[in-house]
Amino acid sequence: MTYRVFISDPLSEDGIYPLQEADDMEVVQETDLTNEQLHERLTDYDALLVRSQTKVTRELIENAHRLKVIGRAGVGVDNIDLEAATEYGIMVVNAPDGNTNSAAEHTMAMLASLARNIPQADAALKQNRWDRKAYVGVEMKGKTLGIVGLGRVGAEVAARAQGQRMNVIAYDPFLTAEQADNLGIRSGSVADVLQAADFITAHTPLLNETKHIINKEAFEQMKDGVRIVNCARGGIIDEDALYEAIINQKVAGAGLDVFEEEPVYDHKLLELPEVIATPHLGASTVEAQRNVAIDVSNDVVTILRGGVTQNAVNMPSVPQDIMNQIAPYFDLAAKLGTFLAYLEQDAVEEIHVYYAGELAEMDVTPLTRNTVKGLLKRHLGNRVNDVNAAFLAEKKGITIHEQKTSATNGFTDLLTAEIKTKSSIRQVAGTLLRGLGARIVKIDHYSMDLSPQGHMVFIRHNDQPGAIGRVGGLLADNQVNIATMQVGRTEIGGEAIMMLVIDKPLKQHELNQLKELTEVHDATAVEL
Ligand SMILES: NC(=O)c1ccc[n+]([C@@H]2O[C@H](COP(=O)([O-])OP(=O)(O)OC[C@H]3O[C@@H](n4cnc5c(N)ncnc54)[C@H](O)[C@@H]3O)[C@@H](O)[C@H]2O)c1
Ligand SMILES: O=C(O)CC[C@@H](O)C(=O)O
Repeated sequence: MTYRVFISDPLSEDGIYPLQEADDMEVVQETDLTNEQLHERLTDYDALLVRSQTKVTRELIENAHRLKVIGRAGVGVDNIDLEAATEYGIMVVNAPDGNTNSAAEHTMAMLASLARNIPQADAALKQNRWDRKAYVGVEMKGKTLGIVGLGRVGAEVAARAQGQRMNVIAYDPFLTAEQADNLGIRSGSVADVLQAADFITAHTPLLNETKHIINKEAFEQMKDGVRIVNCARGGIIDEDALYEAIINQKVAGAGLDVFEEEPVYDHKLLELPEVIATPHLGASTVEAQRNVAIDVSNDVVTILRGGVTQNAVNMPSVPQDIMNQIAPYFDLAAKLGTFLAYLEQDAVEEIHVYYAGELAEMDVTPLTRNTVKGLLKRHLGNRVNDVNAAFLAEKKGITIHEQKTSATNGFTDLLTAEIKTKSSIRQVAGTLLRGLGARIVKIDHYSMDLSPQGHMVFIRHNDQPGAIGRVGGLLADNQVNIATMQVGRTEIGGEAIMMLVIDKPLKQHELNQLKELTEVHDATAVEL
């Protein structure tokens, strides 16, 4: 099988070798396309690789019927409609680590440039102005750097600022006082950071909570003469409020690599001498571009070949060693979900997946996802995949619950899937038996021992003499051979079940005949 990969932004030539060297990948790179051109091209590609220029919109995603993965050579995925990608089952991967150093170094360059007016002095000198008075700067040593967002880049900036002998105070919702102590910095609230800092730098993603986190009120809390840097995302700083704060001399200087709208031309901030700016160059180094292109190319190859990656943005990631441990259960989990979809005709409101035994010690999120995928697949077909299973379940009003229990029922591991509808609860449990593989060991409250595959018939009937014979006879009359049969009951003469594995799928009229037998309450054909 050959996979087709389209690259729509300039990516490091050096970095895309994992794609170019793969025999099963056909790579096409065309940049600067219009939206219409990109729409047309994408109809028969399996993967799309972008930097930040290409806007991967819902419309683009809806039309790219073959697309399975979108790779972002960089961190921020705000140019990709994640919700649409998830809905259409398209995995989005980024390259979160490759440009961290470059972004941190760019931030330090901005801070130093702001402190010493280097770009302004350079520009003046090139206009034959030898002006030493106008460009007197301030030292960084001994000043306080306030960092909003202490993730990968923020932490690297903190370490470098300490090298400049700066004091660092940071706010990040995940930063504990103990972690701050270990890093030799102070932690505080956003207000603490704003009030204490001589220099401020933001390193958050652009989210609802971080949009305009540096706004008019924030500027009011800052020290007079503060210098501020944004090498993260446009929109974290309210540009109008920044403009006002510079005009009012609250802010002595701003270093901007990113803007609310990019590319930016004729912006009022760019007319101010206190502002120094670069056109989103934080990740623009030979090393960063090579790193991110290699990382994202490797991930795209892995995903297209059916593997897993730690960098999926629209799917929880699970470490590879855990993935290896739970991998043997993937198929069983999906089949339990599908089995339940056959058993129950009413709308499912809840799905519960219970894990017992050694499985209860592991991160089983991918198994739960597979169970949900199996449940939905019966009615939604191949539209449902690992990426959109939880999303589609939520859309259908199904809540997903994952629980770890100690009830192994004597098995080393037990995986139980249960669905609840308005009027009933149905349950099926399975395990892996050494040498025998996956087995269904329980259906509702009946014990079983069944390999979950092939053509099956699930029958609820009266426990009475002749019932099994009548079912067998009817199938024989229709030339349907029974491969295996399991029966279960809770009490003599009460309700019982039969689980048949047959050699060919049951036709609808044969199923109807089974249902008409007086001993039979209900019969369901199951295809696993
Ligand atoms: N200019 C560039 O070329 C360039 C290059 C690399 C990264 N970036 C951008 O830099 C930013 C940081 O990248 P990263 O790799 O460090 O990301 P990251 O995910 O490692 O770190 C982001 C941090 O922000 C924190 N955060 C989230 N909401 C917050 C809030 N309300 N207040 C304070 N902190 C909050 C998170 O907890 C996290 O620790 C991203 O926006 C990324 O897109 C830009
Ligand atoms: O592609 C780029 O150069 C920008 C990347 C950067 O903004 C990121 O979020 O990784």
